[in-house]
Amino acid sequence: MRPLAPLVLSLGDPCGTGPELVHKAWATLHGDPELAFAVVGDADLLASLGAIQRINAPSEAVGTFARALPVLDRPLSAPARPGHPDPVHAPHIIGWIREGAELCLSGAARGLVTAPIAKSVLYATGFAFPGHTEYLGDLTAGTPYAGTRGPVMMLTAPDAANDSALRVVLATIHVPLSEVKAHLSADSLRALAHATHEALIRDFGVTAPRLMLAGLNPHAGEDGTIGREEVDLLRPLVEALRDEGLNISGPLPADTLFHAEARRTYDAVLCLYHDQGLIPLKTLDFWGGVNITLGLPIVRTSPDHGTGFGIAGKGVARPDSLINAIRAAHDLSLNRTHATPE
Ligand SMILES: NC(=O)c1ccc[n+]([C@@H]2O[C@H](COP(=O)([O-])OP(=O)(O)OC[C@H]3O[C@@H](n4cnc5c(N)ncnc54)[C@H](O)[C@@H]3O)[C@@H](O)[C@H]2O)c1
Ligand SMILES: N[C@H](C(=O)O)[C@H](O)COP(=O)(O)O
Repeated sequence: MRPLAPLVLSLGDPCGTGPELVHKAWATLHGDPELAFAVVGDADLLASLGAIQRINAPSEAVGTFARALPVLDRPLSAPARPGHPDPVHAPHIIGWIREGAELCLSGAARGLVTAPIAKSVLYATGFAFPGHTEYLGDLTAGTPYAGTRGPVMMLTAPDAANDSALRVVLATIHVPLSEVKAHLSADSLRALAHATHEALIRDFGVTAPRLMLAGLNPHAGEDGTIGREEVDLLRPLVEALRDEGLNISGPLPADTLFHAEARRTYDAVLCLYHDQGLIPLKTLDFWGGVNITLGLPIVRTSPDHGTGFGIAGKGVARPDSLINAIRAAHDLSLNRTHATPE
């Protein structure tokens, strides 16, 4: 059997907790060769935090992983001070993400795990994308994808109460609340639903996906008396999706969708804006939460937290979410080779 290609990690903002977390994740995982990963980042910075091994290709990571952190050295042009983000690093941060995606597209790596970036740092240098999700959508747009193309942001977290997982997907991501309504359309929501349905089958092994759509307005519009989006857009959308064979319910009041009994009624919930989905997800399990991009020809995961500039360099950052992101990328890469969408 052909050996598994390793995973690849992009280092993220070098002034955040990424360098520390990557070492802590390696310390936890290095005994398992199936979870071998190569880091794309600055080797000198990583060497200052622990044992590393410079490698020339991801294929060398598996044989190195047990004894040292494998690093594809792509050096910074200026020192990184923990907790002091600097746009001078932006071209390198962006390049590390791009190379990670390219390694996945070439098959040299079987999944990309992105350590946190601070978007504002990248924006300061003209980065044209809201975040990793859209950038990876652009980087992979030229590669065929057998399904409804994303990118779609999903966050998932273990749901111990239901011996399952809570999965939220977002119809809008990093847009001001005042612009959410303008970004909602039947076409965009339909694509979100289909991409989620396909991913549940292909990536998560859910044989008969149950989708739930959250309402936008309080009490899902109270029959049109607290806003009309449910009456004019969301309810007709649900009917159309049902006609297309999807098992989807809603729109239901978002504040009734996240208690334990409600979570048992669906496999993924379609949320209409960032915090509608991410507040309950990160409240349920901040450390177990993982960010997964659906609808791409590559597997990509990321921690559910950010750069933690306030604690960077202090040795107190918890690697839990990064470790879970690495494990999720491993699992998804194996599932994806076995399942196909309906
Ligand atoms: N995966 C990603 O790339 C990602 C995810 C979320 C946010 N971000 C970006 O990161 C920056 C900061 O994000 P934020 O303001 O949401 O805060 P954050 O997620 O970085 O931190 C929120 C709180 O959690 C703590 N925290 C974060 N990571 C931790 C860890 N590993 N261990 C212990 N405590 C931790 C922080 O100290 C802070 O108190 C922003 O630019 C945001 O856009 C990136
Ligand atoms: N919305 C994400 C979260 O809160 O975890 C985070 O900003 C990451 O976004 P990208 O993966 O698109 O950078």
